[in-house]
This record gives sequence, C-alpha cells and structure tokens, in this order.
Amino acid sequence: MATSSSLPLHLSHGNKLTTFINRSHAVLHSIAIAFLIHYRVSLFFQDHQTRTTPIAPLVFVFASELLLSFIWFLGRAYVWSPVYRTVFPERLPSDEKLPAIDVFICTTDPNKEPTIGVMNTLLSAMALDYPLDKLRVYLSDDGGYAITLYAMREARRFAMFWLPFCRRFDIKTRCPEVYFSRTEDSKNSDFMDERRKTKEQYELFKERVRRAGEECKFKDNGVHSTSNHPSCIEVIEGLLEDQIIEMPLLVYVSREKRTSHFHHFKAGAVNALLRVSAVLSNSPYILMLDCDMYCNDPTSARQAMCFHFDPHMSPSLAFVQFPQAFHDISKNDIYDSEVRSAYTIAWPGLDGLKGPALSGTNFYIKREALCCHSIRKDIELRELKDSFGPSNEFIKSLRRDYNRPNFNDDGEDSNMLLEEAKVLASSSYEDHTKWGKEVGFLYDAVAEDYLTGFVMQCKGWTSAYVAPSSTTKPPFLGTSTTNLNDLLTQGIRWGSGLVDVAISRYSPLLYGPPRTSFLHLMGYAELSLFPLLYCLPLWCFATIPPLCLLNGIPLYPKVSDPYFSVFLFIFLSALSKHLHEVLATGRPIRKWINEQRIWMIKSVTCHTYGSLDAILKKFGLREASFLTTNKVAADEQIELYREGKFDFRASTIFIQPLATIMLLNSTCVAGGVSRMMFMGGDWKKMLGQVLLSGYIIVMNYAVIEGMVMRNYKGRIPSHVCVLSIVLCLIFLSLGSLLF
Ligand SMILES: O=c1ccn([C@@H]2O[C@H](COP(=O)(O)OP(=O)(O)O[C@H]3O[C@H](CO)[C@@H](O)[C@H](O)[C@H]3O)[C@@H](O)[C@H]2O)c(=O)[nH]1
Ligand SMILES: [Mn+2]
Repeated sequence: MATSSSLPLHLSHGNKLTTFINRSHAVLHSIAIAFLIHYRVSLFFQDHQTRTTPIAPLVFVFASELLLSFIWFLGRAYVWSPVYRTVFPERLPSDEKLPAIDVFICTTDPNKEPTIGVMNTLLSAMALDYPLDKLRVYLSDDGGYAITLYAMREARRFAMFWLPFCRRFDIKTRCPEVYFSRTEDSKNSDFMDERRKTKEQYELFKERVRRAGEECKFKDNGVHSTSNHPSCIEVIEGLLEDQIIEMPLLVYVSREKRTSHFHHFKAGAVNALLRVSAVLSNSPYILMLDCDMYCNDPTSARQAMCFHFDPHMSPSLAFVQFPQAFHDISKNDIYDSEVRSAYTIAWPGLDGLKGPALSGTNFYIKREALCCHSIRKDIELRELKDSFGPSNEFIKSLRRDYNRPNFNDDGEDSNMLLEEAKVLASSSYEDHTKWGKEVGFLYDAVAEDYLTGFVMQCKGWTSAYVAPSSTTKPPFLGTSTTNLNDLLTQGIRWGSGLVDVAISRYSPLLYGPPRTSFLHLMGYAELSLFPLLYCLPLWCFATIPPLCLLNGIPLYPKVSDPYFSVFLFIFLSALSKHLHEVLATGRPIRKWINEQRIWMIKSVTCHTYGSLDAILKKFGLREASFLTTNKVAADEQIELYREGKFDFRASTIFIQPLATIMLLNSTCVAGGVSRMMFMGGDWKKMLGQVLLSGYIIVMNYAVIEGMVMRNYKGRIPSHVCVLSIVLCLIFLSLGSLLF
C-alpha cells in the first residue's frame, strides 16, 4: 500500500483458469459422490434375501468411502480461491523507519542438530539485510549444552569478519557454509583477497568448535543434565577492541529445566524466549527459526515488512509466513520430503481465505499477537499478573508506551535486567499463569505452531503467505528428512500433534464458528483431521476388499451396471485431479507416483500411530513426547535417496505393516483371479476389487522389491518378511471365518 510514494508494497493475484478448473471439478466430483451414496444406501435397503453380499464388509467399505469423501470435501477450501503474492521491498520507507526485529532460533540436541549447522543459521540471521541496531538474535539452547554457548561466542568472533564482508561485497548467500562450499572467480583482487581471509577465519572457527565438541561429548553428566539445569542467559559480547564493528545484539538463552516441571518442548522454549527478550530488547516483530533453517535470501525481513507496513493489512496482520524449503531435496524425491502439497496448494489456498497456518519456522510475527492481545488502559495489575506472571519488568514491557532501558552490559540497569531475565526463564515462572493456555505458544498440542496460529486467527488476526517465484530465491532453507525412518518418525509427531487439536476443544469445526469463515475452517479442519481420516479408510481398503476378493464376495457393482462407471469415475477423477495439481505446480509425472505411494505408506504407518498416540494421550494413557528430528543422515542413506531407492532399514513398526499389506494383496489377487479362471467365478462382479488391489500393488511395487531382492542395501530384513507371512495367514483365516 501507499507509503512515501503511491506505489503498492505488495500485490496479490489469483489464477482464473486454474480456479475455474478446480471449481468445475469439485462440482462434478460431488455429483458422482452423491450417486455413490445413493447406490450404497439403496443396497442397505435391499431385501437381505436378494442381497448377495454380507453386510459387515459393506458397512466398512461404505464408511471408508464416506470418510474419504468428507476429507476430500474439506480439502476443497485450498483450491477455492488461492492467491499468490509479489512484494516490492525497494518501495519501503527509509531504514530509520523500519521496526526492530528479534530473531528466535531454537536448538535442543547437538547430537541430532550439529552445532556448526546451528551456528550457520545464527550467522545467516545476523547477516540479514536489515539495520544492525534493529536486529537482535536469540538462541534458545533447550539442552543447556556448554558446547552451544562456546560455539556462539566463537560465532560472534567470526561474525566480525563475516558481517562486514557480506555488506561490503553485497554477498547474496549469507550462510557461510553454503557460501564457501561454492567456488567463486572474480577479477576484483580486493574481493578475492577478502574472500580468502574470511574463508580462513571460517575454517578456524569450525575447527575450534569441532575440537571443543569432541571434548564435551554432549553427554548428560548428572549434575548438569539436559532435563535438569538452572537457567543461563548470556549476552554475547566481543572484546573491547572489537566493539568498533557494529553487531546485532546476541543473546544465549537456556531456560531452567527441572524434572518436577513439564517443559512443553519447543513451545515452552519459545515462551521463555518471549519473556526474556521482552525485558532485553522487546522488538515489536519476531522472526522464528528452527536451528537448521538458515536465511537463504537476506531480504526476507524487508519482504515481510511490505505487509506489516501496509496500513490496510497491518492492524489485523499477525504474521507473514514463508515456505519451509529444503536444501537437500533430490530430483526424484521419493519420500515427498519437500511436502509439496502443503506449501504449493494448502498455504496459498488458506492465504486466499484469511491467511495461512503458522508453520513453526520461517515467519515474521507481531509480538503483540503472541503476548498481549489488547492491554486495556484500565486493566488492574493483579489481572495482568494472573495472566503473565509476577514480573513487573515483563508487565511494563507490555505497555505500548514502554521505553526499554538501553541494554549495555556494564550498566547497573543491564545487570538488573539480566537477573530479571533469569527469573523469567525459570521453570516455575509459568505456574498459575496463562502461559501456554492463552498467552504465547499454546501447550495443548505437540503441533504447537498449528494450534497457536489457528487460535490466533479465531481471535481475528490474519496472516499472509509469500512463496518465492521462479526467479527469486527460497528465503529460508532447512534440512529435510530424506530417509524413511526419520520421515515416518517425524510423521508420527505431526500426525499426533494435528489430531491432538482435532479431538481437543479447539477442534476447528467446533471451536471455529462463527470466529472465522466456513471455508477457512474447512481448510484448518482438513489439516487437523487428515492423519486420522486417511488412516482408517486406507487400512480398510488395504484389507477388506482383497479378503472379499479371495472369498468371492463382490463389494462393487458389476461392470455392466451403470453404477460401476460412477465408482470408476470417482477413482479416476481423484487421481487425475492430483495429477493436474502436480503438473500445475511444475513437477514431473514421477512426482505424482511418489506422492500417491508415500500417502498410502504414511497413512498405514505414521499417521495411524500418530492418531493412536493422540487418542491415548486424550485418555491419559500416554504422555506427550517430542522426538527431535535428525538433521544428519548417513552417507549411505543419502546415496539411496538420491538414487530414488527406498531405504527400508527403518523401525519394524513401520515396515511390518507395509510388508504384510503387500503380501496380503498379492496373495488375494492371485487367489481371486485363479478362482475366477478355474472355479468359474464371475469376473464382472470382481473387477472393481481386482483393480483396487492391483493399484495398491503397482504403486507400492518398491515394497515388494524390498522384500524379494536380497542383494539390495535397503532391503526389508528376513525376520520382517517371515513375520509378515504369519500375519498374512492370520488375516486370511480371519477373512474366511468372517466373510
Ligand atoms: O524440546 C524441544 C524440542 C524441539 N525443539 C526445537 O524445535 C525445532 C523443531 O524441531 P524438529 O525436531 O526440527 O521438528 P520438525 O518436525 O522438523 O519441525 C516442524 O514441526 C514442529 C512441530 O511439530 C514445529 O515446531 C517446527 O517449527 C516445524 O519445522 C528445532 O529447532 C528443535 O531444536 C526445542 O527447542 N525443544
Ligand atoms: Mn526441522
């Protein structure tokens, strides 16, 4: 919108043709579903003498069809009116007018999150293209490791070289590891000289951190363990002679942890950061980063400000979300590690309604949206303390007119503030307050990002989503899960975290109305329900139709019945719509196959376990857990991923169901087809089931390869194959017993 000139700071546009295709498809598909429902319902009303099929399998199959149709219906929200945005940061007002930003980086375990990687994220954030005095970088070390603090001091030393170098030569890649891994050739000898010197410093820095890491060995040592330690807050300062080079304020925060207090994982860590930063810098905007998400485009802060500076959007705008993109995605991407549909379909779709969901990292959020919804002038101090806890300093920071004492390390004020910050980071500070319930990141789900963003939007806040175009760089790049085990382990947490919300009092369809539009709620509901609503029907389709096929029980209309074409239409329409989406987002056909396959695999494994986990937690039978995602992979695993080959060296809980389902379907198709050929079965009645199981087998052929190819590195171990034969036999006998 207009600032100094009358030119807009950002534009949004839709895609008329795609929207037309999407809406027409939605209408056609809905009509077909209506026919399907009519067919199924009339089957149930048939006289049970004339109905040849037993009722039980029919009920399961129909229930699954209804669930799939429902989740499909919710997903229409994403394709209804998606928007895509363009920003013009060069039109922002001058630097003096830009607001300050606190950057929050979270790390927790140097064994899974290599310290050098975390420091690269830190350095890339310090080097953002933003006025240095308006940039403050906080690192939350949730494990309280000495190595992280040490590395941070070293990173500041290296930043003395890195920051001036980036600014002087306008370096576009400000993550040092990435920048120095590329060779550069320039005629400018001054530049080449500086580059060489800076690189030397970087190597020295890495070497010092590596050596220190070896000495520390990241072990719990009883006295100071990762789950039991006091709070430690340190403003990282350079030596006196270094002070001439301007640096962002750099703060190390390790909140107190006690086994007596539940720490609420990342949400708890971020809430501690929110309080600590309120008394040290209190910037009105916050950039959140996971420790592996480095700033790949230094202009992201200015891009985000294009929205926060728009006078029409700004008052209600809570956050500007950038996509999660990854530096290690291979061309083939067999596991869909890039999560394409989320960041190319769902987020732009939600953005067209009232704003995208919060994605945990890569967003610029207004502090006010997290902390102090509207502090009324007449509000009682008592009331404030009930919500925010006893710290007077923190409560002062909530006032709009609050003037933070200038932080300088040796001042008396500064010492007082640091002491206060330690209190704010203590494990008991949140007792009897509204932190995690109404204030800050919410604790009711392990998908704290999704839940917090959703509740925020129900309170009236909006958000915006900026995806890079084909000509701009992804603003942030992280490490994705590129092996099956890590992928599915992460999938359990996401599944569990989303279903947590779906079955809580914040369940979108129940909590939402009338707080936000129905379409927007449909999108949110799809996100929270899909793990649960896909796992049930997919388990059903993987077992019941093949077992019925083997036993000669038809579940679908005869080929000659006009209703057969209804089923065929729905199947093909769903597949071709997915294919259209994949192609429209510029991906090859292979991607479509990969996504179909990983969707089936995730549904019967991690999403099943995740949903189960959420339900057990709900009944108090399990405790919440947060397994940190591995950010290092073995070379061998990376190699298989790059070659596009499945790595089945994963936990048995993941591969056992896959092997069993594949064996079951292959046996049933073989048995069912021979039955028709040699025992005179009616193939016209069974074609639907043959096609369904055939589809499952063809798409997941990789699993069969994993079972039979014995010289394959990533093969399925023999004991899993043997157990799957036993399980398959159990299924078969149950099938013939029941049906
Ligand atoms: O007790 C904890 C656990 C995790 N983290 C940090 O949280 C971040 C995200 O954890 P990670 O293991 O990388 O999870 P992902 O599944 O990769 O993260 C996605 O999903 C999370 C919710 O499940 C969101 O919080 C993240 O932002 C989002 O990127 C990392 O920086 C961790 O260091 C903590 O600070 N404390
Ligand atoms: Mn991550």
